[in-house]
Amino acid sequence: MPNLKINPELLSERVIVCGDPKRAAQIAALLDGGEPLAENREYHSFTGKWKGTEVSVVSHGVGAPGAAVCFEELIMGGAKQLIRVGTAGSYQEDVTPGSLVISTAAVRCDGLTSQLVPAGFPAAADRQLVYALVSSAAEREHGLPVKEGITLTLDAFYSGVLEFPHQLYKKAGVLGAEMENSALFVIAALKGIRAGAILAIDGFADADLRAEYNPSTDLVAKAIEAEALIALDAIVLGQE
Ligand SMILES: O=P(O)(O)O[C@H]1O[C@H](CO)[C@@H](O)[C@H]1O
Ligand SMILES: O=c1cc[nH]c(=O)[nH]1
Repeated sequence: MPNLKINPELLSERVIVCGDPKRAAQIAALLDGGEPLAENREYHSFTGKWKGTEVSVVSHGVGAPGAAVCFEELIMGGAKQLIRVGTAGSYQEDVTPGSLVISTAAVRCDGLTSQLVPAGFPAAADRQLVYALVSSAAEREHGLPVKEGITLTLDAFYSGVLEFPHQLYKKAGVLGAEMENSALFVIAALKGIRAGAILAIDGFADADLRAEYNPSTDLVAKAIEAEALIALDAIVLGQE
């Protein structure tokens, strides 16, 4: 794989993906016999077993274009199921920091997917993986609130002089915003593989609700730990 530098023979068909290379290492540490596969740019890869099933873990960095390179190369290498274990900013008062969101679909406010498919093409998660994530979340005793619904993917983490219509999406019931799900769902649909995503809420993306942004709290760390375990259970369930 030109950018990931993984030997495809060592890659599992089931892959957990996440933005942060440190999070990938943290998830890989949960696996039985978890071992590094490769490390190039923002792409840090590991493989091992979860409950007897082979699972790989790969970081994709921040933003849809770089993440798309990761998703495409994983699929070229034989990946058939991808679950993103990410973070997101909430749009809704009742989706509080430290809670979990399972994305059923992503609003395509990114630039990357507009270069792949026409405007009306949906970015939808695989229903079997959504079901696997929802049931795995219900079975684990993590004590965190979990919601499923539509999320939004955008490119700009910090604003410029233009107003992004956060308020409209909030009114439309979108649960939160992050930066890679639309690329994941569209690429998975184009290549005929399954993809899903679970997100730990690390603050509010909406200007009305946003206090000072600090994703490095114990609350967020606990949610990330829980979503990693849920995603590992789900990726094993998703194959059945
Ligand atoms: O926590 P990860 O998986 O990186 O996801 C979110 O965090 C990053 C921004 O801080 C973006 O990549 C966004 O999608
Ligand atoms: O893209 C992101 C990710 C986490 N939190 C946010 O507010 N935005």
